[in-house]
Amino acid sequence: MAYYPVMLNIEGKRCLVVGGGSVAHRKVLSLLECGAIVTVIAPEVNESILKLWKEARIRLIRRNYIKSDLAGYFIVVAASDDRDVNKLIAEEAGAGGVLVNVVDDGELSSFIMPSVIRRGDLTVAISTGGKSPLLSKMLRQKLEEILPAECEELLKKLGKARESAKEKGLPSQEKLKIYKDMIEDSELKKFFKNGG
Ligand SMILES: C[C@@]1(CC(=O)O)c2cc3[nH]c(cc4nc(cc5[nH]c(cc(n2)[C@H]1CCC(=O)O)[C@@](C)(CC(=O)O)[C@@H]5CCC(=O)O)C(CC(=O)O)=C4CCC(=O)O)c(CCC(=O)O)c3CC(=O)O
Ligand SMILES: NC(=O)C1=CN([C@@H]2O[C@H](COP(=O)(O)OP(=O)(O)OC[C@H]3O[C@@H](n4cnc5c(N)ncnc54)[C@H](O)[C@@H]3O)[C@@H](O)[C@H]2O)C=CC1
Repeated sequence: MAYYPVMLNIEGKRCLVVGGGSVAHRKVLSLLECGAIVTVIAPEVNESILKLWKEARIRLIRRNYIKSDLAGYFIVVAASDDRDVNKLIAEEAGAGGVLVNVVDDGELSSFIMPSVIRRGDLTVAISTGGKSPLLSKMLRQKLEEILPAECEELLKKLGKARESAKEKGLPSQEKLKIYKDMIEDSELKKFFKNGG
């Protein structure tokens, strides 16, 4: 089965993470990074999650997940260490049309999370379709090393050039030449020529 890759806008959307261990913490951070409003439900939470709550960055409900807790959320992440609870959440999410990521079962998930590199508005996402998260992570680390820092600045400039070319209503070929020239004249020239 092939996963369908998308870039989801979750800014201001309510997202629920069930579980309070290190995996839950990683998922909470990635949701917060994208502007989600995050609630955590778990009887026990680790220090890192407690800190986020003390900083008022998340809402925290300290008890077990109970039926229908996920109603009204855009996304739910089932990150408890109880397989049955995670399964129940997946079933409820399926029935209620809520997007669900089950950390111990890709098959039950409506989406899985990739390894991510960010350079400003540039996002590189790597997934192995759940086959090897470790390989995703190692590829992410390697690509982070070789991806030129200049990407971020260049992308800002390309974004502006694209806006202004669109406003001027330039023909496609002309627009494309402007963008190509900007990339060719940038520090990224070497990277595209010989990979670094
Ligand atoms: C299917 C998926 C579901 C999902 O979580 O969305 C999933 C599932 C599982 N992960 C497990 C293990 C590990 N996960 C990591 C790390 C990450 N896992 C992430 C994603 C995903 N993990 C999704 C598929 C991603 C893909 O397609 O490649 C990353 C990329 C993103 C993120 O978590 O946000 C993040 C790296 C972020 C980064 O640093 O770049 C490490 C390495 C480490 O922790 O150092 C290990 C140990 C090594 C290993 O097992 O490979 C286990 C077994 C648990 C057990 O054995 O008990 C399961 C359950 C199962 O496989 O059934
Ligand atoms: N997707 C991924 O990247 C990875 C997934 N895993 C899987 O993730 C699961 C969680 O891992 P950790 O965070 O290390 O576990 P952990 O043991 O540190 O934390 C488990 C959390 O679940 C909570 N919990 C248990 N029952 C609950 C319930 N009924 N309702 C709400 N919360 C409940 C506990 O209070 C605790 O906060 C593991 O079962 C493991 O299989 C592990 C590594 C990576």
